[in-house]
Amino acid sequence: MSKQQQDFKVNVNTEIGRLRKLLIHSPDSGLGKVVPSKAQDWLFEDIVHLDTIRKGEYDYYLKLLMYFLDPEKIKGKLAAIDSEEANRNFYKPGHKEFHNSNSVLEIQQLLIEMLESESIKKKLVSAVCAIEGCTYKLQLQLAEMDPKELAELCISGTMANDTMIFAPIPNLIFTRDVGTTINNFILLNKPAKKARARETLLMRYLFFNHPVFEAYRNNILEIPDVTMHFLRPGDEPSFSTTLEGGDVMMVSPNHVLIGCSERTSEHGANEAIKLLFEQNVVEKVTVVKIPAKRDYMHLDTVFTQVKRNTWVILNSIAHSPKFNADEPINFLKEPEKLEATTAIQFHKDKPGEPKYFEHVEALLDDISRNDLHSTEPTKIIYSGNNTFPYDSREQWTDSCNLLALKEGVVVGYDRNDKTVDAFKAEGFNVVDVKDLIQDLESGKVDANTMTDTLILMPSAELSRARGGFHCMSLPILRDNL
Ligand SMILES: NC(=O)NCCC[C@H](N)C(=O)O
Repeated sequence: MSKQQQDFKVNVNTEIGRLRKLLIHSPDSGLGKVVPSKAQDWLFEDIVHLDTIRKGEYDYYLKLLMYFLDPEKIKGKLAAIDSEEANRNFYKPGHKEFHNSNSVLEIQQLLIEMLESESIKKKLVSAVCAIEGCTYKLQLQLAEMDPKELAELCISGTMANDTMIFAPIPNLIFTRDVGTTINNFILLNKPAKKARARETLLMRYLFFNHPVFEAYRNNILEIPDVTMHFLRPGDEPSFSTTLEGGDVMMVSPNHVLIGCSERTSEHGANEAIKLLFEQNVVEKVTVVKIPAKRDYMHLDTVFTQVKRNTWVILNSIAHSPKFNADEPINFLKEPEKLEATTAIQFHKDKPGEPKYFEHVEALLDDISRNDLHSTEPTKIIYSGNNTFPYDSREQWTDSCNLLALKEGVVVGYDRNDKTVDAFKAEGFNVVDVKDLIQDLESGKVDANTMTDTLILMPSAELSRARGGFHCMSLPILRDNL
């Protein structure tokens, strides 16, 4: 076993313990190929400008992650990394000057490494060609490609000569959705959307074949289809088992939240719960049912955790809608079923006796106080400072989708002004990532001692893809709280 394999640990038991290792994917050339007529099918709200999304936005995220997770790769070298002569090579998977961090793991780089094995290469090429409907001759041609080119092709859909042979998978930047680390297990997703199918295939191959995950092969959980799904005529969505990682949150060592949403079906949640209980991964799973609509998409688009006792949430999800008896209209029309949210908790040792929470906020308070033993009152920061129409506008641009680098230090978009005000009102420092990076480089600020801070990231292009930094991260290792 190599040194890299020996040192490789998989373990996440909260949403906010100090982040030590994660999987990411930087915007690849496929994002620059999204055309207006396909943007919606490929789950983007608009086309994006590739150069800006890379240099003006995502590169700052990469640098920030490096200062927190792998400072040796960046500290003292920032000017050289960002110099014109360096040509962004630090950021390019497969390049000899690529950062190659063992903490900030780039999926494309892991794919290149995995494809060094001829037998895996043949299998993956066959699988990709099968789902993309390639000709047999093309399949033979791809099997001869070198690992770097092939990895790029599998992700971007484009050959080195710029010929597109199948669609890109631009949503791979949202690594959260392809799987979730639950203690030392990895729960793979089963995507609801066709546009995300190849991502899942690539990740399945990586987790089962890349040497760094070797010690964890028996800890990979895959969700099966239920017989009812493939025996029923037509495409009956109510029996499909789908689950996407943005709906799964590891909130405390024994407790997982699963959202039932536009993307995760009730059957998907059901199969995941059975797997988690049968394999003794956790004792409690709470299913949070949110409205199945594009605005919300996944659980992590409506709330994320900031500190043991602090959460950011969209108020309409936090509480069940109140019945207003003063308005005759409320007696006349059917209740809006779609808007209701519920939280139902299942315990491994009490089958058939679920516990119901009055609303989502009560669940979050329970997690803070009882699971995480917070002694402070639970604080809720609302999207848009709980003011209409900023609440829903800012939720749409991921005000609730924050990534915790450590307890209290979270990363979010710079465009959600009212939510930023709400953070300030709760005593958080708010810093612009560009200033912070200068201060981390000069030593004026130390990542180890930072507390209660919201780090603001440039977001004009990234937010068109409809995901924030929680979505753009798949934590593999966090410290215990
Ligand atoms: N966890 C997340 O909410 N991920 C964001 C996914 C955005 C992507 N464009 C999608 O619609 O699937």
